[in-house]
Amino acid sequence: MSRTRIKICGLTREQDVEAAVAAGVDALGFVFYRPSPRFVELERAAQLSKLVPPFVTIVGLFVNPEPSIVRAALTHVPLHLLQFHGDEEEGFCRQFERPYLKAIRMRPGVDLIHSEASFASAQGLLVDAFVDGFGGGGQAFDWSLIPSDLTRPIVLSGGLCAGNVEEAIRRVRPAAVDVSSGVESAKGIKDARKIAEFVAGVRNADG
Ligand SMILES: O=C(O)c1ccccc1NCC(=O)[C@H](O)[C@H](O)COP(=O)(O)O
Repeated sequence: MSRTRIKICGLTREQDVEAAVAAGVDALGFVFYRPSPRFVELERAAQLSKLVPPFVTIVGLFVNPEPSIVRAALTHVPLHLLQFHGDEEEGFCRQFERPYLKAIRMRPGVDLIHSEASFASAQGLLVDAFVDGFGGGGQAFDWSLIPSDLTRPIVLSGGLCAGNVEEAIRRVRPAAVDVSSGVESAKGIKDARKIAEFVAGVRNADG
């Protein structure tokens, strides 16, 4: 079994990017959704990206964006991966001809097998709790809603923290985990100790 990849989302500060990189995470997410408390301007994301070494993936997160917003982000920030966290359809996500994750907000009745088929062009599905404000709510969802026979990579998110990530990985066996609130001291302010503890939890689960 390959190791579980780790993405930290919602970075806004240099010291947090440095702490995440030092802890050995695989991906860092910048939120380009203006209503979010973790929103960063493109120029800020470009500055922060300069601290990211090779082989760490830079992810740009959008919620129902105008295409011009995504294109501007691709021009100004060295994004490796797009993350669509709203109600975007497959044709919309695909138009940028870049690898992308589609977030699926989980609640009873959501059919992930159908989502897999609907987003065949996605690099993977990111499964998150259904919260007001689209994401970053620090709430977990019922992991038993995730079928065991999915064929595409799953990124598990929603309310993960050092205290539950081991159990989450053992139960869901995702390709990757994604966390924001669980490694913060306040919205948009990451905590280096919580990041290190979260990474240790993932490593423990991987054995
Ligand atoms: O972070 C936000 O404020 C946000 C706003 C709108 C859509 C998505 C957003 N964040 C996504 C994430 O940080 C994670 O992918 C995911 O929602 C998990 O967040 P959390 O439960 O806080 O760990």
